[in-house]
Amino acid sequence: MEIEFQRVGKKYDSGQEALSQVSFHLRQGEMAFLTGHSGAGKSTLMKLMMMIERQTSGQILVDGVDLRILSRRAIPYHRRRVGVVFQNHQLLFDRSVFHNVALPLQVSGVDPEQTAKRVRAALDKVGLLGKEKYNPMALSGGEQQRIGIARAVVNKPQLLLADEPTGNLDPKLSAEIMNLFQEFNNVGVTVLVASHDLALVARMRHRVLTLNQGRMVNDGGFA
Ligand SMILES: Nc1ncnc2c1ncn2[C@@H]1O[C@H](COP(=O)(O)OP(=O)(O)OP(=O)(O)O)[C@@H](O)[C@H]1O
Repeated sequence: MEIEFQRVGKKYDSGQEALSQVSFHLRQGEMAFLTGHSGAGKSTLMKLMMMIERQTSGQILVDGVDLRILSRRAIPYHRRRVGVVFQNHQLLFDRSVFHNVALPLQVSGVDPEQTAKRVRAALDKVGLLGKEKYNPMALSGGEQQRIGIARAVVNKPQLLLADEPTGNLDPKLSAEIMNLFQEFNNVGVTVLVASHDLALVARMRHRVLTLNQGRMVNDGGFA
């Protein structure tokens, strides 16, 4: 998936201007990092890409299509093409690893046989195939984050967004999670990862987008 922001602004109803004149182009199959201080606008930028929030000025083009022209009915279709990973992975602890990963497929009405196949393929990619029957509570922090990643990729998204995916993990586990994103990128998925961890970001040697108080202050250089 290809994303282009053209002078995008987002002002919340509270009057808070979260993004201002943000322009950048994320090419099909590219991997990039998004950095910036707390409150710089990283989450807001990702919410605009998922159409959870709408911009108040400027244009967002996805594969050349202006998101503003999408009808209400087209929004769920757009969201299925975007996988999202959060820091606090938002797992459901009253069901198994398998059922956590299956959730997006059930929402999309995929049949049980196809669901089982795709859930196992996603768990295999993140190295958790043997743990499908476990309760997520019984798994380590790093493994829980992998469940969140499996759930994000089970719909085979064309864009993978991750908001502070390594926030609570130690350096070794953080590096492993970043390598997983790299593997999805290697097979053609466009990837954008928001991270505070500048040392880790620098080691990955990808493009770095930096926000400061809602403005894009650096694009292209390494952190
Ligand atoms: N729903 C909302 N209503 C009003 N203001 C908001 C809302 N969401 C975010 N903001 C404000 O917009 C600004 C950008 O917030 P955002 O969450 O995008 O930053 P961030 O870079 O992701 O921060 P963090 O690293 O702390 O998650 C902040 O000033 C925040 O308080």
